[in-house]
Parts: sequence; C-alpha cells; structure tokens
Amino acid sequence: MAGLFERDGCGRGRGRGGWAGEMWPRPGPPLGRQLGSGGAPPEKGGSTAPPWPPKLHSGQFTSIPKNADRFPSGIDNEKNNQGIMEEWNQNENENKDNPVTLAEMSLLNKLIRKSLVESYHHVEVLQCDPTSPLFSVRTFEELHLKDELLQGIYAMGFNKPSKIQETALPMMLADPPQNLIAQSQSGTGKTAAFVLAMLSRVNPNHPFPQCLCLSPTFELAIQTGRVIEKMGKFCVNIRVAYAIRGNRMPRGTVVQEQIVIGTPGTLLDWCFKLKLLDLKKIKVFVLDEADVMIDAQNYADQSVRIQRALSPDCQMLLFSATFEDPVLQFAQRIVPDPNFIKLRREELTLNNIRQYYFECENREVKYKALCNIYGSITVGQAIIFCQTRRNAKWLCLLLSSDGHQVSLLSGELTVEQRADVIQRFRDGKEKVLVTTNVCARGIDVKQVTIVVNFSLPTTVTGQADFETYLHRIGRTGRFGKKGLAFNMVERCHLPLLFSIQAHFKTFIKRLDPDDMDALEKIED
Ligand SMILES: Nc1ncnc2c1ncn2[C@@H]1O[C@H](COP(=O)(O)OP(=O)(O)OP(=O)(O)O)[C@@H](O)[C@H]1O
Repeated sequence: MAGLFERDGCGRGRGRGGWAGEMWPRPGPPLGRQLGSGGAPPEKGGSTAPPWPPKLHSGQFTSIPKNADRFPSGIDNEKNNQGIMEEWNQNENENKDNPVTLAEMSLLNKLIRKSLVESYHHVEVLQCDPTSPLFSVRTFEELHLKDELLQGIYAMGFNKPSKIQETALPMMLADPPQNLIAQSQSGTGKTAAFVLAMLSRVNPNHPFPQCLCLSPTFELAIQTGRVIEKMGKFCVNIRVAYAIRGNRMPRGTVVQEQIVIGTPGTLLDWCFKLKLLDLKKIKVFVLDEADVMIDAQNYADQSVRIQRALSPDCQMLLFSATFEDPVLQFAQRIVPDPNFIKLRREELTLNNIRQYYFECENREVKYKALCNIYGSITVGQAIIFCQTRRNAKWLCLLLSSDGHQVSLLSGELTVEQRADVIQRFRDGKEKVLVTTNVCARGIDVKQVTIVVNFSLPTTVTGQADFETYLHRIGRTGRFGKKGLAFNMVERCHLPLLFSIQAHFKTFIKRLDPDDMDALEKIED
C-alpha cells in the first residue's frame, strides 16, 4: 500500500448529507388495469408513459457505479491515485450518505425478495370478541375462494398459506367482515393476504370502486398494484385504478375500477376535491405499511380523513412491519373494534458474533489489516461498512485492483440499482460488498460470514451509534450460525469502541493487524 494517499480518520469534520438518488426514473403511472387478461397493457386512452417497469440492463451496476469512472483504468498507478485521492479529499463534505428512509428500505426489500421470509415465531392473536371461534387454515382450498382466484394463487407458485396468512385469511374473509390490525416482519405474506381479501370481496358486475388500498409512496403503490394484477390475472372484469401522483383525472370522470390503490394525498383529491368516488360504497379499506406511512410524511391525518367518510360497516384492515407506540396509536385511531394478529419480529443479537478490533493509525493500515484477514481466514462473503461514499469508493478500487470481486453500494444509486447490486451479491457474483449505511438494515444475505466496520458508526453528534452497530454486524451470525465482526479503529476513536462494548455488555477483543498467527487462530 506504500505511496497511497495518507489520511488520518481522526478529527475530520462531519459532512452534510449528500443524497443525490432519485427513487428511480419516473415514468407516468398506468391509469387503470384490466385484470383477467394475463397482465394487460395500460388501458386505451390511458398513460402515454414509457414502458413500466423501467428496464435494467444486465451487468450495468455490477461493481463500481458510473460516476466512479474518473479513475484511470490502471488504478494501480500510485501517482495517479494519489492525485485523485487528494482532490477527492477536498470535497469530503459531499460524501456523507444519508440514512435510507423506511419507504426506500421497504421498496428495496420488495424489489429483491423472490419468496417468503422464513419465520420461526408464533402468531399471537387478540380477538375483539374472544367468544367467537378462531379459525386457522392449512390450505387455500379451505377458504372456499372463487376458482379464478385460486388459479391466480397457484399461478403465483403459492402452495399453502404462510404463517400469518393461516390466521389472518379466515378472519379477513369472515362473514360478517371483521376488522384487523396485523403486524409481522417484511416478507411474511401480508400483501398477498390483503390482496386476496380485496379480490374475493369485489363484485365484478358492479362498475365502481369497492376496495380502497392506501400505500405510503408512489413506488410502493405500484408494487402492490402489480400483486393485485398478478393474483387477479384470471378474474375477468375486475379492474384496478392507481390514485397516484401524475395520474390526472378530470373532474366528472367516472371511476369504474373496483379496486383503487393510491397514496393518501392523491386519494384525498380524488375523493373530496374531484369527487371521483363514493366512499360510502367502499367495502374494504386497507392501510398498508402503516409504519412507513407515519414515518414518510404526515399521512396519518389524511388517512383518518378518508377513513371517517367510509360507511360504518366497511371492513378496515391495517398492516405494519413494526408495532412501535406511534404505529399502534395510529392503528387504533383508524380501525374500530380490531382483532390483532402479531408475528414477533426476529430480534437481532450479538450472542453468536465474535467481535474483534484493530487499532489502526490511518486507512492504509486498516486496509493492510483487511488484507491480513483475507490472508489468514477463509472468508465466504463479506460486507464492509465505510462512513463516507468517498472512503467506500477508495476501498472498492483498492480491493478490485488486488483481485477481489467487489461491488459498491452507496446512496447515490437509485433504489433499483441498489436492488440489482444486492441481488448479484446474494447470488455470489461478488464476494465483497463495500457500502455506507444504505444496506445496514433489513437486507438479509444469509451467506455473509464476516462484517467489517472500516469506520465505526457514529450519530450526528459524534457519539457511537449503537443501533447502527447492531444492525451492521447483526447481518452475520444469523439463525444460529457463527459470525465474525472486525472493527478498524483509529486511536482517537477508541472511546467509541469502548462505549459500544459497555452498551451491549459484550467483549470486543483486540488484535494486532500484523499478527497473522493470532488471526489464523480466530477460526479455531
Ligand atoms: N403463501 C405463500 N406461498 C409462497 N409465497 C408467498 C406466499 N405469500 C406470499 N408469498 C411471496 O412471498 C413474498 C413476500 O410476500 P408479501 O410481499 O406478501 O410479504 P409482506 O409481508 O407484505 O412484505 P412487505 O412487508 O415487505 O410488504 C412475495 O414474493 C410473495 O409473492
């Protein structure tokens, strides 16, 4: 590493947020979709938008994003590197990655996920009427669904209900309809459950909105709409409309679609300003991602306004991945006499993770320690966390020049690009993922064996960020597997490390970066 740009990580000024990422290219949304046609294109007279969804070109974001192309191709040219690094260093402030919002994380998870997330937890049920019997089903047939709906479910590859669906579906499809507040972690089958409930309650012969689904963002509404279109593929005459930004409806338009999905702001306009739908005719009202909803914008009041205009016998269904107090209060405000279903979240713990630290003078010494880890132990896949985009790019280039298959994930990529990078890493196409905080949470890559904190996570006030630390290293050592976590720490940052140790009542063992023997013993 001799000759590379020297840099001390201590005493550096903190940067401003540098989020430059749009969610993804913004095409106009589809206006309304006819189901029962195997995924029909937008209606005639509908959107003139570019094709949906936007296409990713394969291999486009496999390692280093386009804007890193200021590097000369011969990146082992130390002289060139040094000049570029110095120039980059002057613009340090632009390189802090903003934390990812809940809405972005939720979308990212949906884009990546191909199947149900395994859950080892029990379903807890609290009924509003404890005397009514509690049903649970093991098959979709037991639900006596319409044939075309069953066909749609099987075409999606669902063989049996997920854990939450076993209990939630009988409650959601009961007669008379029951209200439900359900919480379970992302990927456990909530969306599929309420889509099924909406599709089974719709009367296809009535050409007016009967089910309303509120989503927190444009992108999440589109994702849910696609599930409705897929599951309802064989349901002739059922249609879905999107009440989302950009989908302008002239006053006096008669909305004939039976299912309307949208974001609260646009739906408010459709209902109260433009009077496009009669809320009294809505039979099912779904509030999806309530936790994201109250985090993303002040949507709570808008949702309550819509809910108040519904008929008292409209069925209310509310879903959330978490049940913090504000979510629960919101849920209880909006859903009268609710049944509760709860699938406990998997708790991250440090018990299965062996943690180590190296005291390093600067980032070159950190890099050397990293190389020594690779030289001493067998690393399956690794995630390396940096505090700034600049450091992440620098590290990524060094690692690839040393022959590692490495990919870079930072906040300047769009959500779709990030999903692509994570998917490739999951598929094992790259063995090392260098990132800032953007992928610290929610993303489950089971085969990760080591996590490296190239910089310790800190809060805006410069304190140790315990929660981020837990989420970063909680990526490894999951489901009973043993994981390894390495922290590279400058001397002036040692108090941060000790406060992490004290906070989690855990032990982080010191290692000498040059002591290969000690490193080799780690695996024993
Ligand atoms: N019964 C099932 N059998 C097999 N796959 C299913 C089943 N139910 C849902 N899935 C699939 O599992 C994945 C996650 O389901 P779904 O999106 O409904 O979960 P979710 O809890 O709503 O997640 P999120 O909170 O992120 O929206 C999807 O790919 C979905 O198609």
